[in-house]
Amino acid sequence: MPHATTSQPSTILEEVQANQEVLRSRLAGALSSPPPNVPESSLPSVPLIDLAPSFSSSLAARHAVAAQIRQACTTSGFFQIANHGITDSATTNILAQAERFFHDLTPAQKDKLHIRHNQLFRGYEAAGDSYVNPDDSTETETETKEGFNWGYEPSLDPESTSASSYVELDGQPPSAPYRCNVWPDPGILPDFKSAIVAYYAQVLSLARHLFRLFALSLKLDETYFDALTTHPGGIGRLLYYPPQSPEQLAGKASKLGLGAHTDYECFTLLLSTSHPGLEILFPPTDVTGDKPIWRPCPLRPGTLTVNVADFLMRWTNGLYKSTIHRVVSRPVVSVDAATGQEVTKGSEARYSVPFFFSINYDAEVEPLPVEAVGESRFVKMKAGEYVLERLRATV
Ligand SMILES: O=C(O)CCC(=O)C(=O)O
Ligand SMILES: [Fe+2]
Repeated sequence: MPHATTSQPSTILEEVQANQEVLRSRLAGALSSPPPNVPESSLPSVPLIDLAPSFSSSLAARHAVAAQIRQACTTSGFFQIANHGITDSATTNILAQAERFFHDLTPAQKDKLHIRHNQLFRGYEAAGDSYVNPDDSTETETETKEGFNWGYEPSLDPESTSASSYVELDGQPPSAPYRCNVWPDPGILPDFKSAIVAYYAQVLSLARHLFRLFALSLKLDETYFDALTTHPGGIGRLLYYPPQSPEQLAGKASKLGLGAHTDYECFTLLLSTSHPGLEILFPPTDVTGDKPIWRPCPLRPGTLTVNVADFLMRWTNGLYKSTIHRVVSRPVVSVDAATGQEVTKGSEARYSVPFFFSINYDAEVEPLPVEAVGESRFVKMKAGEYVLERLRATV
């Protein structure tokens, strides 16, 4: 990552460009399959962390979970969490409403909610409307994903207090026209907003809980980040990766759902259906001949996937890794029991609900203590300015 010396917007732009260079060089050297004779067990993977002890009143139990988080964050920055406390009904309902949104609304109804009507990327995106990896916008193949985006509102946050005044990515109040969240007509999707509201309240609370564990994992006071998450950034997204028929996949090992990227905020909490597609570019190790390697993210029903994002990576001075990932559709090859012949089927649909958690967008971010992360190499900036510049590079 670059050494920036001022907090002028041009410096953020330079940093965004430098980030893109890192992405390019990582992708250029990446392995798409393991080197010969390397056993599966020695390849990098995503650890599963049981969060149950982190809700205990025992500080030692919370420290033990924090130690596992530190281990994951200093290696690949990805981990999965079980017993996270989000209810099954909240996860089932939001995934069901995602399916209804993408299938039941007509193109005209979706278009009324299109992000081009909104200054803060709220609303619906069709396939090809945005490229999470700006380099992909010059390719002839578009990302297959469709999306629906919304952001934090005090009314969606059960812990919001009147003392905490939320500002948007650009430091301005949220309420002006064309900047607010947009929702489908309740006459068409009556249970949509309530499913979002229920899930969002729970994922927000879980994110604040995780931030306390991140604080412990960095040997900081457990409440270190609390004052910075009173009116946090929290962009939620519904994503739909349509199934691809064998014909659509013909001649290709994969079709791009969402380009290779790192996330921008502090960390992401990802809920998805149990369909494959998410792939992680694990950082180089001895086993891979010092090359980054693409590996599928494990499918563990009932878990959420957590990954460190760029702002936390910069804030921890590079100690916690923000790792490149993408979503691709691949053909499913199986062997027909009767004939013994290989049968190639298309890919199945995937739905996911990422939640991108940031500290308060208007917080002046001080470097973390030297004892925790060393002398910071990064320029100070507000979380909102940074995320906005990264989003602007994608459309
Ligand atoms: O859909 C997924 O599984 C991953 C989504 C993702 O990486 C993102 O939206 O940043
Ligand atoms: Fe992502």
